[in-house]
Amino acid sequence: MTSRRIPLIEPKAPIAEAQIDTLVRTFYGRVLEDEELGPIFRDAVGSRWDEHLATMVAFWSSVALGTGRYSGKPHLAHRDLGLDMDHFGRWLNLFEKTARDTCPPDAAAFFIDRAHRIAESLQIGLDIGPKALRLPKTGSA
Ligand code: HEM
Repeated sequence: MTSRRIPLIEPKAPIAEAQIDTLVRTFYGRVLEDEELGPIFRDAVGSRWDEHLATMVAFWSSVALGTGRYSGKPHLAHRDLGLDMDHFGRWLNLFEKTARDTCPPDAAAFFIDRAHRIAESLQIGLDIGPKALRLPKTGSA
């Protein structure tokens, strides 16, 4: 059987925590200014904004450095937000731009690679768009 692998992109040097902090703060600052994404975050997060930023720094620290500081359930957090493919496209565009603006090229490529993989997984899990997993029908075929 032929295996189909999409090689993981890795940074040349370990990512610094300060790098993650800058990326997360700059990204969510821009998210709040985005006319489509801003209202979604304002409605869902409200006054818990500092907590959200801390959660997102912990999340990316776990992804980039394997620190295990994040132990939440991203699928549950996004389930009731009414998200569609356009939201994901917009989020990813903004994230890519911010990663390129704030990180060296190899670190930006790493963050962008992981963001895309996680966005795919979220869309499959949330049944959004053509990426949604086509599960076998239950019962008699
Ligand atoms: C359509 C694009 C997206 C939108 C509009 C969105 C929106 C949100 C919102 C509003 C929250 C806060 C939920 C709350 O605290 O009540 C949240 C949490 C979170 N998001 Fe997203 N998100 C998107 C895509 C992504 C992607 C692509 C990732 C990962 C790369 C991600 C990772 C997370 C994580 C880890 C949390 C924290 C969940 C927790 O509290 O444990 N999101 N998102």
